Amino acid sequence: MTVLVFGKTGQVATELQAQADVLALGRAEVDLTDPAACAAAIATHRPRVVINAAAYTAVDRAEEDEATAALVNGAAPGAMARACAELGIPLVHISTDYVFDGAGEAAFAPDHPTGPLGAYGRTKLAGEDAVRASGATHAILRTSWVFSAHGANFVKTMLRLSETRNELSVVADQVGGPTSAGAIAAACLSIADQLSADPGKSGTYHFAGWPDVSWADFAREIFAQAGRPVTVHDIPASDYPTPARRPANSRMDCSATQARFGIDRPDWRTDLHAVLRALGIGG
Ligand SMILES: NC(=O)C1=CN([C@@H]2O[C@H](COP(=O)(O)OP(=O)(O)OC[C@H]3O[C@@H](n4cnc5c(N)ncnc54)[C@H](OP(=O)(O)O)[C@@H]3O)[C@@H](O)[C@H]2O)C=CC1
Ligand SMILES: Cc1cn([C@H]2C[C@H](O)[C@@H](COP(=O)(O)OP(=O)(O)O[C@H]3O[C@@H](C)C(=O)[C@@H](O)[C@H]3O)O2)c(=O)[nH]c1=O
Ligand SMILES: [Mg+2]
Repeated sequence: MTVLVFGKTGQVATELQAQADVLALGRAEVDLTDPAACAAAIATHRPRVVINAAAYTAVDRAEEDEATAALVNGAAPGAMARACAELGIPLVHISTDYVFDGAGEAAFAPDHPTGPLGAYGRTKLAGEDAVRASGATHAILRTSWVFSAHGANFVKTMLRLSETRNELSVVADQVGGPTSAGAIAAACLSIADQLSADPGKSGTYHFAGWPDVSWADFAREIFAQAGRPVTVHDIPASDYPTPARRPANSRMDCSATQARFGIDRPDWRTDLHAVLRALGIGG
């Protein structure tokens, strides 16, 4: 009886494979644009638990390719969840802060009304709704601002830019919790075990690194830890136009995750040290 992971090359999928003995299915094995193939893989492998760590995560590209994003982020998790419900297998599904509209300054509780601002958030919300409707034992874990030594993320973008720039303008009016992929993988594995033991823990939960910061402050800490002499200038999001609108407030209330599963918000500054070390950068 194994742990089946959708996703193989992604940030969280890579960490899941490093931390546990899992069967990871990449795009070559199962393409999430084919939801029936997701259900068939679950029926074939009959795992102890399923973790969905695959998604269409290109936020700006999703604006012009919402049909593909809707299949991967919406229909595929729905098909996975219905297969899990039929076979009595618990499902851990990862979602995002981008399901919220980003209004206000208070941390969003898991049951706060959603209101995605763009195609990525809309399609991720469709996936959540399909999982909740499936009848499967499930945990939807919303996380935010994922970084790791692998794959594409803000930390690696900042490090790349620092090779040619000593000044950067970074958005300062979007605030959230950077979260390491390693911490998310550990949380998913713990939640998977706890959900198997107690299906009553089914629900929607938040998990984000602490403390909440702006992208500009996140960039400053990256350069400080990496020993890169880059000056970061605060700018409003309106000075950094992108195809997709992003939430100004991505703060998430993670207290239910601590109360229900005993999992604390990880200090992202500590995890950043580890990621930089893994990249051979900084002290
Ligand atoms: N990245 C972030 O900042 C955040 C991510 N999340 C969520 O966390 C989860 C994990 O994200 P993360 O690890 O960063 O993801 P990545 O962007 O690092 O990786 C995405 C993974 O999904 C796979 N994938 C995409 N499309 C398909 C497809 N059609 N068929 C099969 N596989 C596909 C990719 O495979 P391939 O390499 O072949 O393209 C890749 O393995 C996702 O649910 C995401 O929405 C939540 C908040 C923030
Ligand atoms: C490169 C760069 C970005 N920015 C801004 C743009 C944006 O507001 C912010 C972050 O840019 P990114 O493209 O890394 O962010 P983005 O891809 O939107 O990150 C999101 O990805 C999805 C998958 C999620 O689920 C979210 O939690 C979040 O992590 O930084 C600058 O201000 N200056 C810069 O030089
Ligand atoms: Mg991005």
